[in-house]
Amino acid sequence: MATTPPPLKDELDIVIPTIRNLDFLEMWRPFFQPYHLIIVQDGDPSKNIKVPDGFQYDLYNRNDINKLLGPKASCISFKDSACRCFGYMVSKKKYIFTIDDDCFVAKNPSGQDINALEQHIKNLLCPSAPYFFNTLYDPYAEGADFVRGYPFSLREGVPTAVSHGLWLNIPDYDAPTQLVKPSERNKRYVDAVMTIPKGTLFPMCGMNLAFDRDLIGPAMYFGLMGEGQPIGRYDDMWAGWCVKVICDHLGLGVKTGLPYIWHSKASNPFVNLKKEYKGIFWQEEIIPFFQTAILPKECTTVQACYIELSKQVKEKLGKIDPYFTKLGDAMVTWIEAWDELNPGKDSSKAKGK
Ligand SMILES: O=c1ccn([C@@H]2O[C@H](COP(=O)(O)OP(=O)(O)O[C@H]3OC[C@H](O)[C@H](O)[C@H]3O)[C@@H](O)[C@H]2O)c(=O)[nH]1
Ligand SMILES: [Mn+2]
Repeated sequence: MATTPPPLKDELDIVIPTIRNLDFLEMWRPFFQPYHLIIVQDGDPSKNIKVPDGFQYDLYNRNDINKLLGPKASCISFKDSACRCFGYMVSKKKYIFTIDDDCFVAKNPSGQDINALEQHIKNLLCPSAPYFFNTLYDPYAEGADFVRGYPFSLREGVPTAVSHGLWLNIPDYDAPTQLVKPSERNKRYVDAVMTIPKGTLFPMCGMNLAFDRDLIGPAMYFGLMGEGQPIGRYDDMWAGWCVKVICDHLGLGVKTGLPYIWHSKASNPFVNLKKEYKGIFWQEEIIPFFQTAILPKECTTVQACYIELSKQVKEKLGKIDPYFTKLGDAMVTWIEAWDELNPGKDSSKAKGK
């Protein structure tokens, strides 16, 4: 009897940033094996990363990144999980799922293994509803719908660009919170997927994240972090703020909630504090910048939006610290490199409302 192929089997890449051996894939094998992996090896390129047998993958280390991008490799972070965005750039697929190598299969309240990839695909393949909040959460989910009073003119929704998953066990807390609550574990399984309303930013975590590369890929730059940079662990946050402003402008949706993964490793809060320190006070100025950022209507593609945003970053955040001028330039380099590796693919001509 013919079995149905896994959804988006040939249209989705799984991107994993790593400094470790990838034994964690054994637990994901039933869900991940049919898909192509893009492994971005960070740190020492001479280290040999072991990938369990049976997976089809491409592995890129720092030498490969330098070879492929030449001088433009300067925009890809080194010694920080931000390097994962190279995997988004080099992929040829429509969809990306990215996961950390200390994230495992979680169980739902009925004790079943959660196929996180399947849920992300469901989230991406059905519309978002950013213009009016549906109090019964995802109206497109099985057994749910739009509630009374929800305007019918808005029920078609908009294309979904991002699916942001969550984590059981070790929550993605910042260093101060980790220090104050070292043994706090997330035991709460909330069975909900929500569209993040238009005009609202959110802290995007790169641990368990999927997105439509054709709709929003060029905005998924994880910034300049790690070695040689004054800040770390704001890679996914930076990307999330840029992505949400551009999704709002282009009429695309961002969802958060299911699926959960099991996050197993708490990184060192003291090391994290050093990396995050500047970000903790800079973000008090960065967030108002993104909250008030306006993109001209002439910006109809992600690339155009991103270049415009990079100009505003340099102009408005450059006065906080020269880092933001460097970051603004790196945003341009990223788009140049993206367009070089993905010629003729202007993202997001698809328009929402
Ligand atoms: O220099 C590095 C360090 C780590 N990685 C890979 O990145 C993934 C996350 O690393 P880890 O689980 O050790 O750190 P966390 O603190 O849990 O990561 C969270 O906070 C930082 C980032 O925002 C990250 O996305 C969050 O998940 C893991 O796969 C490491 O192998 C690396 O590539 N380079
Ligand atoms: Mn982790």
